[in-house]
Amino acid sequence: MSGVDWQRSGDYSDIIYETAEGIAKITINRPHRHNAFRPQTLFELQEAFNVARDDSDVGVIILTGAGEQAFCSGGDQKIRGEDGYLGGDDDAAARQGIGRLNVLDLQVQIRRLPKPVVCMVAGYAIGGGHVLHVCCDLTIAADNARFGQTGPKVGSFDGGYGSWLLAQTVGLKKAREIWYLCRQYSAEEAREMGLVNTVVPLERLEEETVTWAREMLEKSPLALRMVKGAINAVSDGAAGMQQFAGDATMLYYMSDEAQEGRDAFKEKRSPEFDRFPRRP
Ligand SMILES: CC(C)(COP(=O)(O)OP(=O)(O)OC[C@H]1O[C@@H](n2cnc3c(N)ncnc32)[C@H](O)[C@@H]1OP(=O)(O)O)[C@@H](O)C(=O)NCCC(=O)NCCSC(=O)c1cc(O)c2ccccc2c1O
Repeated sequence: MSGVDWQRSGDYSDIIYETAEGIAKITINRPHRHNAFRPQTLFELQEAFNVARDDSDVGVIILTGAGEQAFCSGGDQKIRGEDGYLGGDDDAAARQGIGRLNVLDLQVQIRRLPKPVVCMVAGYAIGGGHVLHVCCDLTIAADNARFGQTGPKVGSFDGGYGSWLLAQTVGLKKAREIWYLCRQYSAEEAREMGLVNTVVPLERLEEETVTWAREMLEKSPLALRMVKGAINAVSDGAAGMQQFAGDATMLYYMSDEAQEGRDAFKEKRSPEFDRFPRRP
């Protein structure tokens, strides 16, 4: 038990959204399918991550799964159609028989989100669920956690973050092994290969994760934002640089120098940039 007084909010069917002490906890809540996701799950996760991003009281986000048996077992194979995963009757695409691969949008959202996202894994992190933990900034694993990709066994693969970000995390040879052989790895093996940050007894999982979150909450939010952007920019190419450049613009807007430009325009005068140093 972490002793955290989580407050639940939002109206979701497939997930749970809770907050406390500057932390948002987002739980995939489909334990009967080992928390496999369907399109609806991913729409709700995207909304919850947006809520957490916009909430200035939230500094760290925890992504986890309901129960002790699985964080997430990837795409729900029981609703997989011919071109992706089929949503319910309220999904216009599904009504036309068109599938979705909308976990890819969630992966990008986690990478771009300017707050640390910690994956809290008990039990299986498998397939597309494994890729989600790879996309998170940190992973705290319980000692019962099992990690692995299944794509080539079940007729799928993730050639994006699931492949090259994994390779960047554990090295090329190990990433190939994980994908080519589709084995499962224990929490301790995952820690040894740098796939998770730490392993704790299952009963201490949330307590430890919250301790890490609290430690990050003591740090400068802007510094964390910039470090996350910088680390991701290296592997996200132009899209990563776009995010990082946006952060640079935000910081510039916050300066007296940029505000002089805005004020001069509004006051219909020439800007007085001479008073700002030309830094070495
Ligand atoms: C995770 C397991 C190894 C666990 O095995 P175990 O024997 O402990 O448990 P069960 O197999 O009995 O599972 C219990 C219960 O849950 C159901 N279930 C588990 N996983 C799924 C699932 N992914 N989809 C649907 N249902 C699932 C299981 O059927 C049982 O219920 P019953 O009612 O039938 O008894 C093992 O469960 C396992 O191997 N699961 C499948 C893992 C898997 O292959 N996942 C999909 C990989 S592909 C993927 O996730 C993916 C998704 C995307 O959206 C992509 C998008 C773009 C590119 C790539 C994508 C991608 O690869």
